[in-house]
Amino acid sequence: MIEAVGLTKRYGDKTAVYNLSFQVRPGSVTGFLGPNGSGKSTTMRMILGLDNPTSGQVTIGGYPYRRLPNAPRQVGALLDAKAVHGGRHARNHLLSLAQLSGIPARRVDEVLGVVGLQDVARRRSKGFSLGMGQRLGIAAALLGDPQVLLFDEPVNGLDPEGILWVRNLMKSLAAEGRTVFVSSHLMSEMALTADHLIVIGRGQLLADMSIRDFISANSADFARVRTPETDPQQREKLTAALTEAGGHVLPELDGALRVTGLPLPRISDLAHSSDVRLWELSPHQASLEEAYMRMTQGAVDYRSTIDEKAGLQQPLPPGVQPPMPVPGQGQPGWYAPPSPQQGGQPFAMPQGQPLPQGQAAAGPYGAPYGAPAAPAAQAPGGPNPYAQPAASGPGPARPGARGSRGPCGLGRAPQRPLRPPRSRAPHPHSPSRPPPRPPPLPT
Ligand SMILES: Nc1ncnc2c1ncn2[C@@H]1O[C@H](COP(=O)(O)OP(=O)(O)OP(=O)(O)O)[C@@H](O)[C@H]1O
Repeated sequence: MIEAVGLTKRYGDKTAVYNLSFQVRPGSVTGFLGPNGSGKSTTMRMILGLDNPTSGQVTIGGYPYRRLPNAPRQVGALLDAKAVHGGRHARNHLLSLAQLSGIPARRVDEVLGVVGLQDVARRRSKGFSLGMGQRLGIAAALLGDPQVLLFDEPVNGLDPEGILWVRNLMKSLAAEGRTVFVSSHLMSEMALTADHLIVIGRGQLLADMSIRDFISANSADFARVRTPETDPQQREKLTAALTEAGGHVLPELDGALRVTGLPLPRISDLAHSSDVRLWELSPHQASLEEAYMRMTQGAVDYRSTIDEKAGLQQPLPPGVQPPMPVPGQGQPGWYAPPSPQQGGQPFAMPQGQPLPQGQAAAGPYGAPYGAPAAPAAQAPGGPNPYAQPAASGPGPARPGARGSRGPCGLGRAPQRPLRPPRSRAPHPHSPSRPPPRPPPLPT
Protein backbone atom coordinates (compact mmCIF):
# COMPACT_ATOMS: atom_id res chain seq x y z
CA MET A 1 0.00 0.00 0.00
CA ILE A 2 1.10 3.55 -0.74
CA GLU A 3 0.23 6.07 1.94
CA ALA A 4 0.70 9.83 1.76
CA VAL A 5 0.12 11.95 4.84
CA GLY A 6 0.12 15.74 4.68
CA LEU A 7 2.40 15.65 1.65
CA THR A 8 3.54 19.12 0.58
CA LYS A 9 6.12 20.16 -2.01
CA ARG A 10 7.22 23.68 -2.75
CA TYR A 11 9.63 24.80 -5.44
CA GLY A 12 10.58 28.31 -4.33
CA ASP A 13 7.31 30.16 -4.10
CA LYS A 14 5.52 27.59 -6.29
CA THR A 15 3.45 25.10 -4.28
CA ALA A 16 3.25 22.01 -6.47
CA VAL A 17 1.57 19.74 -3.89
CA TYR A 18 -0.23 20.85 -0.77
CA ASN A 19 -1.17 18.77 2.28
CA LEU A 20 -2.04 15.67 0.25
CA SER A 21 -3.24 12.64 2.20
CA PHE A 22 -4.41 9.44 0.53
CA GLN A 23 -3.92 5.70 0.39
CA VAL A 24 -3.47 3.51 -2.67
CA ARG A 25 -4.52 -0.01 -1.82
CA PRO A 26 -3.56 -3.36 -3.27
CA GLY A 27 -5.95 -5.37 -5.40
CA SER A 28 -7.33 -2.59 -7.55
CA VAL A 29 -6.24 -0.11 -10.17
CA THR A 30 -6.25 3.38 -8.68
CA GLY A 31 -6.41 6.19 -11.20
CA PHE A 32 -4.60 9.42 -10.46
CA LEU A 33 -6.25 12.35 -12.22
CA GLY A 34 -5.75 16.06 -12.33
CA PRO A 35 -5.36 18.90 -14.82
CA ASN A 36 -1.96 19.79 -16.31
CA GLY A 37 0.37 21.08 -13.64
CA SER A 38 -1.80 19.85 -10.76
CA GLY A 39 1.07 17.94 -9.13
CA LYS A 40 0.64 14.33 -10.26
CA SER A 41 4.22 13.79 -11.44
CA THR A 42 5.59 15.63 -8.41
CA THR A 43 3.57 13.32 -6.16
CA MET A 44 4.81 10.25 -8.01
CA ARG A 45 8.39 11.46 -7.78
CA MET A 46 8.01 11.91 -4.02
CA ILE A 47 6.53 8.41 -3.72
CA LEU A 48 9.64 7.09 -5.50
CA GLY A 49 12.08 9.11 -3.42
CA LEU A 50 13.16 11.19 -6.43
CA ASP A 51 12.03 14.40 -4.74
CA ASN A 52 11.94 15.23 -1.04
CA PRO A 53 8.67 16.50 0.41
CA THR A 54 8.84 19.97 1.92
CA SER A 55 6.67 18.51 4.68
CA GLY A 56 4.56 15.43 5.28
CA GLN A 57 5.58 11.97 4.19
CA VAL A 58 4.78 9.17 1.81
CA THR A 59 5.49 5.50 2.42
CA ILE A 60 5.25 2.23 0.54
CA GLY A 61 4.44 -0.74 2.72
CA GLY A 62 5.25 1.46 5.72
CA TYR A 63 8.69 2.60 4.50
CA PRO A 64 9.80 5.71 2.67
CA TYR A 65 11.04 4.50 -0.72
CA ARG A 66 14.69 5.18 0.07
CA ARG A 67 14.52 2.96 3.17
CA LEU A 68 12.63 0.16 1.45
CA PRO A 69 14.67 -3.05 1.44
CA ASN A 70 15.59 -3.96 -2.15
CA ALA A 71 13.26 -1.27 -3.49
CA PRO A 72 13.61 -2.07 -7.23
CA ARG A 73 12.15 -5.51 -6.60
CA GLN A 74 9.32 -4.16 -4.50
CA VAL A 75 8.32 -1.16 -6.59
CA GLY A 76 8.26 -0.70 -10.36
CA ALA A 77 7.58 2.58 -12.09
CA LEU A 78 7.18 4.19 -15.47
CA LEU A 79 7.60 7.93 -15.06
CA ASP A 80 9.27 9.10 -18.23
CA ALA A 81 9.59 6.65 -21.09
CA LYS A 82 12.19 8.87 -22.75
CA ALA A 83 14.60 8.56 -19.81
CA VAL A 84 16.59 5.89 -21.62
CA HIS A 85 20.14 5.85 -22.99
CA GLY A 86 19.20 6.08 -26.68
CA GLY A 87 22.42 4.44 -27.86
CA ARG A 88 21.72 1.24 -25.96
CA HIS A 89 19.85 -1.74 -27.31
CA ALA A 90 16.50 -2.28 -25.61
CA ARG A 91 17.75 -5.53 -24.13
CA ASN A 92 20.97 -3.97 -22.87
CA HIS A 93 19.03 -1.16 -21.26
CA LEU A 94 16.91 -3.65 -19.33
CA LEU A 95 19.94 -5.82 -18.61
CA SER A 96 21.80 -2.93 -16.98
CA LEU A 97 18.75 -2.18 -14.80
CA ALA A 98 18.46 -5.86 -13.89
CA GLN A 99 22.13 -6.16 -12.95
CA LEU A 100 21.90 -3.12 -10.68
CA SER A 101 19.10 -4.84 -8.77
CA GLY A 102 20.36 -8.42 -8.80
CA ILE A 103 17.65 -9.56 -11.19
CA PRO A 104 18.62 -12.55 -13.38
CA ALA A 105 19.11 -11.95 -17.12
CA ARG A 106 16.37 -14.43 -18.07
CA ARG A 107 13.85 -12.07 -16.54
CA VAL A 108 14.88 -9.44 -19.10
CA ASP A 109 13.82 -11.74 -21.93
CA GLU A 110 10.59 -12.55 -20.11
CA VAL A 111 9.54 -8.91 -19.81
CA LEU A 112 10.61 -8.16 -23.40
CA GLY A 113 8.15 -10.85 -24.42
CA VAL A 114 5.44 -9.53 -22.11
CA VAL A 115 5.59 -6.06 -23.70
CA GLY A 116 5.99 -7.39 -27.26
CA LEU A 117 9.49 -6.02 -27.91
CA GLN A 118 11.27 -9.37 -28.36
CA ASP A 119 11.78 -8.81 -32.10
CA VAL A 120 13.41 -5.41 -31.62
CA ALA A 121 15.34 -6.30 -28.47
CA ARG A 122 18.67 -5.64 -30.19
CA ARG A 123 17.69 -2.34 -31.75
CA ARG A 124 18.86 0.95 -30.29
CA SER A 125 16.07 2.62 -28.37
CA LYS A 126 16.74 6.02 -29.97
CA GLY A 127 15.06 4.62 -33.09
CA PHE A 128 11.98 3.59 -31.18
CA SER A 129 8.59 5.16 -31.77
CA LEU A 130 6.73 6.78 -28.86
CA GLY A 131 4.69 3.64 -28.32
CA MET A 132 7.73 1.34 -28.44
CA GLY A 133 9.41 3.60 -25.86
CA GLN A 134 6.34 3.27 -23.63
CA ARG A 135 6.55 -0.51 -23.90
CA LEU A 136 10.21 -0.42 -22.96
CA GLY A 137 9.33 1.72 -19.95
CA ILE A 138 6.61 -0.73 -18.93
CA ALA A 139 9.10 -3.60 -19.31
CA ALA A 140 11.49 -1.80 -16.95
CA ALA A 141 8.67 -1.32 -14.42
CA LEU A 142 7.83 -5.05 -14.53
CA LEU A 143 11.45 -6.20 -14.32
CA GLY A 144 11.58 -6.81 -10.58
CA ASP A 145 8.15 -8.49 -10.52
CA PRO A 146 7.16 -5.79 -8.04
CA GLN A 147 4.22 -5.73 -5.71
CA VAL A 148 3.67 -2.00 -6.18
CA LEU A 149 3.51 -0.37 -9.62
CA LEU A 150 3.29 3.27 -10.62
CA PHE A 151 2.61 4.35 -14.17
CA ASP A 152 2.60 7.98 -15.29
CA GLU A 153 0.60 8.20 -18.53
CA PRO A 154 1.37 4.62 -19.62
CA VAL A 155 -0.80 4.68 -22.75
CA ASN A 156 0.76 7.85 -24.10
CA GLY A 157 1.55 7.19 -27.77
CA LEU A 158 0.15 3.67 -27.86
CA ASP A 159 -2.13 2.56 -30.67
CA PRO A 160 -5.64 1.26 -29.83
CA GLU A 161 -4.41 -2.32 -29.60
CA GLY A 162 -1.59 -1.24 -27.31
CA ILE A 163 -4.03 0.72 -25.13
CA LEU A 164 -6.21 -2.36 -24.78
CA TRP A 165 -3.17 -4.42 -23.88
CA VAL A 166 -2.08 -1.93 -21.18
CA ARG A 167 -5.63 -1.88 -19.81
CA ASN A 168 -5.69 -5.67 -19.49
CA LEU A 169 -2.19 -5.73 -18.05
CA MET A 170 -3.09 -3.21 -15.32
CA LYS A 171 -6.23 -5.10 -14.44
CA SER A 172 -4.45 -8.44 -14.28
CA LEU A 173 -1.66 -6.99 -12.10
CA ALA A 174 -4.28 -5.62 -9.71
CA ALA A 175 -6.23 -8.87 -9.76
CA GLU A 176 -3.06 -10.59 -8.51
CA GLY A 177 -3.25 -8.38 -5.43
CA ARG A 178 -0.68 -5.80 -6.50
CA THR A 179 -0.98 -2.09 -5.89
CA VAL A 180 -1.40 -0.30 -9.22
CA PHE A 181 -1.35 3.50 -9.31
CA VAL A 182 -1.78 5.03 -12.74
CA SER A 183 -2.11 8.58 -13.99
CA SER A 184 -3.79 9.44 -17.26
CA HIS A 185 -5.56 12.28 -18.99
CA LEU A 186 -7.62 9.86 -21.06
CA MET A 187 -10.90 9.77 -19.20
CA SER A 188 -12.53 7.15 -21.39
CA GLU A 189 -9.57 4.86 -20.80
CA MET A 190 -9.51 5.55 -17.08
CA ALA A 191 -13.21 4.75 -16.86
CA LEU A 192 -12.45 1.31 -18.33
CA THR A 193 -9.26 0.60 -16.39
CA ALA A 194 -9.46 2.03 -12.88
CA ASP A 195 -11.92 1.14 -10.17
CA HIS A 196 -10.82 3.81 -7.72
CA LEU A 197 -9.86 7.43 -8.30
CA ILE A 198 -7.70 9.99 -6.60
CA VAL A 199 -8.25 13.40 -8.14
CA ILE A 200 -6.11 16.43 -7.42
CA GLY A 201 -6.30 20.05 -8.52
CA ARG A 202 -3.59 22.65 -7.91
CA GLY A 203 -1.77 20.18 -5.72
CA GLN A 204 -4.72 19.47 -3.44
CA LEU A 205 -6.93 16.44 -3.03
CA LEU A 206 -10.31 16.91 -4.70
CA ALA A 207 -11.68 13.37 -4.53
CA ASP A 208 -10.77 9.88 -3.28
CA MET A 209 -13.51 7.42 -4.17
CA SER A 210 -14.68 4.72 -6.54
CA ILE A 211 -15.30 5.72 -10.15
CA ARG A 212 -18.98 4.96 -9.80
CA ASP A 213 -19.32 7.19 -6.77
CA PHE A 214 -17.24 9.89 -8.42
CA ILE A 215 -19.55 10.06 -11.41
CA SER A 216 -22.72 10.05 -9.38
CA ALA A 217 -21.34 12.64 -6.94
CA ASN A 218 -20.22 15.00 -9.68
CA SER A 219 -22.93 14.77 -12.24
CA ALA A 220 -26.66 14.85 -12.55
CA ASP A 221 -28.65 12.51 -14.73
CA PHE A 222 -30.28 14.42 -17.51
CA ALA A 223 -32.75 14.03 -20.33
CA ARG A 224 -32.11 14.89 -23.95
CA VAL A 225 -35.11 16.35 -25.69
CA ARG A 226 -35.38 17.17 -29.36
CA THR A 227 -38.17 18.98 -31.12
CA PRO A 228 -38.66 19.13 -34.92
CA GLU A 229 -35.82 21.15 -36.46
CA THR A 230 -38.22 22.58 -38.99
CA ASP A 231 -40.09 24.51 -36.31
CA PRO A 232 -37.76 26.43 -33.93
CA GLN A 233 -40.73 27.93 -32.13
CA GLN A 234 -41.61 24.52 -30.73
CA ARG A 235 -38.20 24.38 -29.08
CA GLU A 236 -38.66 27.80 -27.52
CA LYS A 237 -42.17 26.91 -26.35
CA LEU A 238 -40.91 23.74 -24.72
CA THR A 239 -37.96 25.51 -23.12
CA ALA A 240 -40.34 28.02 -21.55
CA ALA A 241 -42.71 25.29 -20.28
CA LEU A 242 -39.89 23.20 -18.80
CA THR A 243 -38.24 26.19 -17.15
CA GLU A 244 -41.54 27.30 -15.67
CA ALA A 245 -42.02 23.83 -14.22
CA GLY A 246 -38.66 24.08 -12.42
CA GLY A 247 -36.47 22.31 -14.96
CA HIS A 248 -33.01 23.46 -15.97
CA VAL A 249 -32.68 23.62 -19.73
CA LEU A 250 -29.39 23.82 -21.61
CA PRO A 251 -29.10 23.92 -25.39
CA GLU A 252 -26.82 21.24 -26.79
CA LEU A 253 -24.57 21.79 -29.79
CA ASP A 254 -26.69 19.62 -32.08
CA GLY A 255 -29.88 21.56 -31.37
CA ALA A 256 -31.30 19.22 -28.73
CA LEU A 257 -32.08 20.35 -25.19
CA ARG A 258 -30.41 18.95 -22.08
CA VAL A 259 -32.92 18.97 -19.24
CA THR A 260 -32.18 18.38 -15.56
CA GLY A 261 -34.47 18.58 -12.57
CA LEU A 262 -37.51 16.99 -14.20
CA PRO A 263 -38.32 13.30 -14.62
CA LEU A 264 -38.90 11.99 -18.14
CA PRO A 265 -42.69 11.44 -17.77
CA ARG A 266 -43.10 15.02 -16.55
CA ILE A 267 -41.14 16.34 -19.54
CA SER A 268 -43.37 14.30 -21.82
CA ASP A 269 -46.54 15.61 -20.12
CA LEU A 270 -45.32 19.20 -20.32
CA ALA A 271 -44.55 18.80 -24.02
CA HIS A 272 -47.96 17.31 -24.61
CA SER A 273 -49.82 20.04 -22.73
CA SER A 274 -47.78 22.69 -24.62
CA ASP A 275 -48.70 21.06 -27.90
CA VAL A 276 -45.06 20.43 -28.75
CA ARG A 277 -44.08 17.36 -30.76
CA LEU A 278 -40.97 15.49 -29.62
CA TRP A 279 -38.51 13.76 -31.90
CA GLU A 280 -36.41 12.52 -29.00
CA LEU A 281 -36.77 12.09 -25.26
CA SER A 282 -34.00 9.98 -23.77
CA PRO A 283 -32.40 9.47 -20.36
CA HIS A 284 -28.63 10.00 -19.98
CA GLN A 285 -25.96 9.64 -17.37
CA ALA A 286 -22.88 11.81 -17.44
CA SER A 287 -19.59 10.21 -18.43
CA LEU A 288 -16.45 10.15 -16.29
CA GLU A 289 -15.12 12.92 -18.52
CA GLU A 290 -18.08 15.17 -17.77
CA ALA A 291 -17.93 14.41 -14.06
CA TYR A 292 -14.20 15.11 -14.07
CA MET A 293 -14.62 18.38 -15.97
CA ARG A 294 -17.25 19.45 -13.54
CA MET A 295 -15.11 18.58 -10.55
CA THR A 296 -11.86 20.13 -11.76
CA GLN A 297 -13.25 23.15 -13.60
CA GLY A 298 -12.00 25.58 -10.99
CA ALA A 299 -8.59 23.95 -10.70
CA VAL A 300 -7.46 24.26 -14.31
CA ASP A 301 -4.37 26.44 -14.77
CA TYR A 302 -3.93 26.30 -18.51
CA ARG A 303 -6.93 26.91 -20.75
CA SER A 304 -7.31 27.85 -24.37
CA THR A 305 -8.86 31.24 -25.04
CA ILE A 306 -11.26 29.59 -27.48
CA ASP A 307 -12.33 26.82 -25.09
CA GLU A 308 -16.09 26.97 -24.63
CA LYS A 309 -16.41 23.75 -22.63
CA ALA A 310 -18.95 22.54 -25.18
CA GLY A 311 -21.57 24.85 -23.78
CA LEU A 312 -21.58 23.28 -20.32
CA GLN A 313 -20.23 26.23 -18.43
CA GLN A 314 -21.72 29.63 -17.88
CA PRO A 315 -19.62 32.30 -19.61
CA LEU A 316 -17.29 34.14 -17.27
CA PRO A 317 -16.18 37.75 -17.70
CA PRO A 318 -12.84 38.04 -19.54
CA GLY A 319 -9.85 37.26 -17.35
CA VAL A 320 -11.94 35.80 -14.53
CA GLN A 321 -10.93 32.32 -13.39
CA PRO A 322 -13.67 29.94 -12.22
CA PRO A 323 -13.46 29.28 -8.48
CA MET A 324 -12.12 26.03 -7.03
CA PRO A 325 -14.86 23.45 -6.39
CA VAL A 326 -16.14 23.54 -2.84
CA PRO A 327 -17.23 20.38 -1.01
CA GLY A 328 -20.93 20.48 -0.33
CA GLN A 329 -21.48 23.24 -2.86
CA GLY A 330 -20.31 21.66 -6.07
CA GLN A 331 -18.73 23.62 -8.84
CA PRO A 332 -20.22 27.10 -9.11
CA GLY A 333 -20.97 28.20 -12.63
CA TRP A 334 -22.21 24.91 -14.04
CA TYR A 335 -25.69 24.55 -15.36
CA ALA A 336 -26.21 20.99 -14.22
CA PRO A 337 -27.55 21.06 -10.67
CA PRO A 338 -26.20 18.73 -7.99
CA SER A 339 -27.37 15.17 -8.12
CA PRO A 340 -30.86 14.99 -6.59
CA GLN A 341 -30.05 11.70 -4.80
CA GLN A 342 -27.46 13.56 -2.76
CA GLY A 343 -30.05 15.95 -1.37
CA GLY A 344 -28.66 18.80 -3.39
CA GLN A 345 -25.16 18.32 -2.02
CA PRO A 346 -23.03 16.67 -4.65
CA PHE A 347 -20.36 15.53 -2.24
CA ALA A 348 -22.58 14.82 0.75
CA MET A 349 -22.46 11.60 2.71
CA PRO A 350 -25.59 9.49 2.10
CA GLN A 351 -28.06 10.35 4.84
CA GLY A 352 -27.76 8.54 8.11
CA GLN A 353 -24.29 7.25 7.29
CA PRO A 354 -21.75 8.40 9.82
CA LEU A 355 -18.26 9.36 8.80
CA PRO A 356 -15.89 6.44 9.23
CA GLN A 357 -13.76 6.43 12.30
CA GLY A 358 -10.75 8.64 11.91
CA GLN A 359 -12.44 10.54 9.13
CA ALA A 360 -12.25 14.25 9.64
CA ALA A 361 -15.32 16.29 8.84
CA ALA A 362 -13.31 19.39 8.24
CA GLY A 363 -13.51 22.37 5.94
CA PRO A 364 -13.07 22.25 2.19
CA TYR A 365 -9.39 21.47 1.95
CA GLY A 366 -8.61 20.10 5.39
CA ALA A 367 -9.49 16.47 4.81
CA PRO A 368 -11.36 16.48 1.53
CA TYR A 369 -13.69 13.97 -0.10
CA GLY A 370 -12.98 10.66 1.38
CA ALA A 371 -9.36 11.31 2.18
CA PRO A 372 -7.90 9.82 5.33
CA ALA A 373 -8.12 12.20 8.24
CA ALA A 374 -5.39 14.81 8.17
CA PRO A 375 -2.80 14.30 10.88
CA ALA A 376 -3.29 17.69 12.43
CA ALA A 377 -5.77 20.52 12.24
CA GLN A 378 -3.02 22.88 11.10
CA ALA A 379 -1.59 21.82 7.79
CA PRO A 380 2.01 20.80 8.30
CA GLY A 381 3.04 22.39 5.03
CA GLY A 382 2.12 25.86 6.29
CA PRO A 383 -0.85 27.95 5.27
CA ASN A 384 -2.89 26.81 2.32
CA PRO A 385 -1.86 28.92 -0.65
CA TYR A 386 -5.22 28.31 -2.29
CA ALA A 387 -7.38 28.83 0.80
CA GLN A 388 -10.99 29.78 0.20
CA PRO A 389 -13.85 30.56 2.54
CA ALA A 390 -15.06 27.39 4.26
CA ALA A 391 -18.24 25.78 3.02
CA SER A 392 -21.18 25.90 5.37
CA GLY A 393 -22.50 22.57 4.07
CA PRO A 394 -21.94 19.14 5.54
CA GLY A 395 -18.52 17.60 6.01
CA PRO A 396 -16.55 15.82 3.34
CA ALA A 397 -18.04 12.79 1.75
CA ARG A 398 -16.79 9.26 1.50
CA PRO A 399 -19.48 7.63 -0.57
CA GLY A 400 -17.27 4.83 -1.80
CA ALA A 401 -16.22 2.67 1.08
CA ARG A 402 -13.00 0.92 0.18
CA GLY A 403 -13.38 -2.74 -0.38
CA SER A 404 -16.45 -2.34 -2.54
CA ARG A 405 -16.34 -3.93 -5.95
CA GLY A 406 -15.40 -1.57 -8.73
CA PRO A 407 -16.81 -1.41 -12.23
CA CYS A 408 -14.19 -3.92 -13.41
CA GLY A 409 -15.70 -6.42 -10.98
CA LEU A 410 -12.41 -6.86 -9.19
CA GLY A 411 -12.76 -7.42 -5.51
CA ARG A 412 -10.11 -5.96 -3.28
CA ALA A 413 -7.55 -8.57 -2.50
CA PRO A 414 -6.47 -8.80 1.09
CA GLN A 415 -3.47 -6.65 1.69
CA ARG A 416 -0.28 -8.57 1.27
CA PRO A 417 3.02 -7.70 2.84
CA LEU A 418 5.79 -6.75 0.47
CA ARG A 419 7.40 -9.82 -0.91
CA PRO A 420 10.82 -10.92 0.30
CA PRO A 421 13.28 -10.63 -2.57
CA ARG A 422 14.06 -14.25 -3.52
CA SER A 423 11.14 -16.31 -2.29
CA ARG A 424 8.96 -15.26 -5.18
CA ALA A 425 6.20 -17.28 -6.69
CA PRO A 426 6.62 -17.77 -10.44
CA HIS A 427 5.89 -14.57 -12.25
CA PRO A 428 2.42 -14.61 -13.77
CA HIS A 429 3.81 -13.55 -17.10
CA SER A 430 6.70 -15.98 -17.08
CA PRO A 431 6.82 -18.67 -19.77
CA SER A 432 5.14 -21.14 -17.38
CA ARG A 433 1.99 -19.03 -17.50
CA PRO A 434 1.01 -17.42 -20.78
CA PRO A 435 1.11 -13.64 -20.45
CA PRO A 436 -1.59 -11.31 -21.72
CA ARG A 437 -0.82 -11.34 -25.41
CA PRO A 438 0.84 -8.10 -26.47
CA PRO A 439 -0.17 -6.68 -29.81
CA PRO A 440 2.33 -7.10 -32.65
CA LEU A 441 4.73 -4.29 -33.33
CA PRO A 442 5.39 -2.79 -36.71
CA THR A 443 8.70 -4.01 -38.01
N1 LIG B 1 11.56 20.96 -10.47
C1 LIG B 1 10.60 21.88 -10.47
N2 LIG B 1 10.88 23.19 -10.25
C2 LIG B 1 9.93 24.13 -10.22
N3 LIG B 1 8.61 23.87 -10.43
C3 LIG B 1 8.26 22.61 -10.67
C4 LIG B 1 9.22 21.54 -10.70
N4 LIG B 1 8.57 20.39 -10.95
C5 LIG B 1 7.26 20.72 -11.06
N5 LIG B 1 7.08 22.04 -10.90
C6 LIG B 1 5.80 22.76 -10.95
O1 LIG B 1 4.91 22.08 -10.09
C7 LIG B 1 3.61 22.05 -10.64
C8 LIG B 1 3.14 20.61 -10.73
O2 LIG B 1 3.87 19.96 -11.76
P1 LIG B 1 3.66 18.42 -12.12
O3 LIG B 1 4.61 18.09 -13.22
O4 LIG B 1 3.74 17.63 -10.89
O5 LIG B 1 2.16 18.43 -12.65
P2 LIG B 1 1.36 17.26 -13.41
O6 LIG B 1 0.04 17.15 -12.74
O7 LIG B 1 2.19 16.04 -13.49
O8 LIG B 1 1.19 17.92 -14.84
P3 LIG B 1 0.95 17.19 -16.29
O9 LIG B 1 -0.41 16.57 -16.24
O10 LIG B 1 1.01 18.34 -17.23
O11 LIG B 1 2.05 16.20 -16.48
C9 LIG B 1 3.71 22.76 -12.00
O12 LIG B 1 3.31 24.09 -11.84
C10 LIG B 1 5.17 22.69 -12.33
O13 LIG B 1 5.56 23.78 -13.11
